Amino acid sequence: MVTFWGGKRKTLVTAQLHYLFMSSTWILPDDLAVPDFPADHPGPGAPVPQHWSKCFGCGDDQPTGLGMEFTTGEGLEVIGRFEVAKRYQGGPGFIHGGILMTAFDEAQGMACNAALRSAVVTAHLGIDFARPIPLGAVLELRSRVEGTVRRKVYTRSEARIVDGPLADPDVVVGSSYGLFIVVGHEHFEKGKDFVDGMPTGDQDISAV
Ligand SMILES: CCCCCCCC(=O)SCCNC(=O)CCNC(=O)[C@H](O)C(C)(C)COP(=O)(O)OP(=O)(O)OC[C@H]1O[C@@H](n2cnc3c(N)ncnc32)[C@H](O)[C@@H]1OP(=O)(O)O
Repeated sequence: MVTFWGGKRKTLVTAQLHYLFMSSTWILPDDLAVPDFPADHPGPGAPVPQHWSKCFGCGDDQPTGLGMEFTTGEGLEVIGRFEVAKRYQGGPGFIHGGILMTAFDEAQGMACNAALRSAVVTAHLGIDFARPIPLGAVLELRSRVEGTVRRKVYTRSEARIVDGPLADPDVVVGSSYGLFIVVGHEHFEKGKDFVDGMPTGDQDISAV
């Protein structure tokens, strides 16, 4: 339809389509199963431990990483927070898009882990960048498992600036949908010769 019009008008139509499609459609499968609520769930506001101390997203022994910290939210939601450090700059003054993607990856992986108590890896991740996010902003990412099909775990997450520059907890500045796959310890066996660091606790499910 767009190429049929051509010329100046083509540019106009393309721009309008771009605007319409700013928020991606994520179609969930019909046979989605909602996971059972874990019997030992601590309730909202409990800290969710890092899964691996050297993880770039959540590890406390990874000085160049995001240092995300997580708590449980309502239901199966987990809430992750981090401050956009100056070293995460992309365009002048704003976060690099890949950093936001990393944060969404981590946040949705943690939601899988909290809901299923299983190790997962990311198979597919989609993002809508809705607003520029300034350096110094404190981002809150709320993430949840929407359901599972066999080993496939479908997740969703939204980010808001809750403190610092341009803070407005009512505005979604980015959102993400993901497909994670439940894996066994054999997945991480393949990396055992390359591990940097030692597991520091029971929560280090990704370390061998
Ligand atoms: C607490 C944890 C927080 C962690 C946060 C950070 C997470 C990460 O960043 S992990 C690092 C990035 N990801 C990776 O390195 C994964 C690399 N990929 C792989 O190892 C493999 O492709 C893996 C494990 C995902 C799937 O392989 P395998 O185990 O053989 O499963 P496979 O049989 O191919 O697929 C299982 C199902 O998933 C589907 N699937 C797999 N990949 C995809 C994909 N990219 N898109 C859509 N569907 C997919 C398959 O179609 C299949 O579906 P179905 O059940 O309907 O037949």
